[in-house]
Amino acid sequence: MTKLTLTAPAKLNLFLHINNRRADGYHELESLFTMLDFGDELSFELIEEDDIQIVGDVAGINHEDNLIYKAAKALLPHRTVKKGVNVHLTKHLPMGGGVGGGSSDAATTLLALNTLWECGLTLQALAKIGLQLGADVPVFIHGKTALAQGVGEVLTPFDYPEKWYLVVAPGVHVSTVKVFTDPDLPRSTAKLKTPWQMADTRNDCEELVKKLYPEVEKTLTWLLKYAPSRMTGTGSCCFAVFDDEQTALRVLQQMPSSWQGFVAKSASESITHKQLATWLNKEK
Ligand SMILES: C[C@](O)(CO)[C@H](O)COP(=O)(O)OP(=O)(O)OC[C@H]1O[C@@H](n2ccc(N)nc2=O)[C@H](O)[C@@H]1O
Ligand SMILES: Nc1ncnc2c1ncn2[C@@H]1O[C@H](COP(=O)(O)OP(=O)(O)OP(=O)(O)O)[C@@H](O)[C@H]1O
Repeated sequence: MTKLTLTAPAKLNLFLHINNRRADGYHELESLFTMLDFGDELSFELIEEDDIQIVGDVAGINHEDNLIYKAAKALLPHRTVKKGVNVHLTKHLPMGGGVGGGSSDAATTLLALNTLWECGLTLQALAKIGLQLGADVPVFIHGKTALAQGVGEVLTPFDYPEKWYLVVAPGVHVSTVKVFTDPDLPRSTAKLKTPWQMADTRNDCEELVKKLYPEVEKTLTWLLKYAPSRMTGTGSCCFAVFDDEQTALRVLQQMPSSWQGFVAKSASESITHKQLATWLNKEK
């Protein structure tokens, strides 16, 4: 039986600028996305029943609301292999934490099933389907460190050194909608003018989220004692950046036990794409 196992990586927004609010409520933004070599694990197996099954760590998510289900369903019209699929999910990424776990699961499902169901869709076509599932799905489909513009869908690959990150989940759930609809969110950061430097950037959601969720402020204050640190996306996860793994791990060991954290390396090419290429080579 054909089985394809892939990692759905975490993403970090190394910065996040909000430039404007559009008439439809969505925000124009500029953000540098990178993917880490750590994430959820998804195993895909084709089955004879014409069904989309999801097993594993799915507690708390209704089957039809699961982004894995939505992604698989969106590919049904494109199948040339008329089989169902069983997806086994092992969740490692905090949910609703700003590391994009749901979007990454969706993108990984689109990439896997495009292969197993022999849909023959290009990355561009998959990204277009993915955008309807979430603003961050296209980044994971293309799988490269990238500067995102527009509402997050205009992506330009960006050369940025690979680094080690300590990611801390403070244990509070931040609602993305709540942050984006808050009147106090700054929405008029000027667009970047090249050449720009990381020192000129920030996360525009950070001050507001720190005010609304004191645990996020506590986390950032703690991380900043050790290394340059920021919040990712609309939170609640925060990251500190290190040049080497050992220093990051040493800080992780000192982290307060009420928080969850992990250390991972950024990858200029997503781990999913590397794994898919290896699998395809073996299948040939
Ligand atoms: C801001 C980021 O966290 C950066 O990584 C993401 O782009 C948000 O991605 P996401 O959670 O997948 O977001 P979506 O499910 O597409 O949108 C959730 C909500 O966020 C707001 N939203 C999202 C993206 C965007 N460019 N402008 C917005 O205003 C909208 O209120 C939307 O209803
Ligand atoms: N497979 C899935 N994994 C995680 N969340 C899922 C999944 N399917 C649906 N969801 C829903 O999507 C919501 C957002 O999940 P996700 O982990 O992507 O948020 P996030 O890390 O804040 O992402 P972002 O930075 O893109 O806002 C969750 O609260 C959950 O209800």
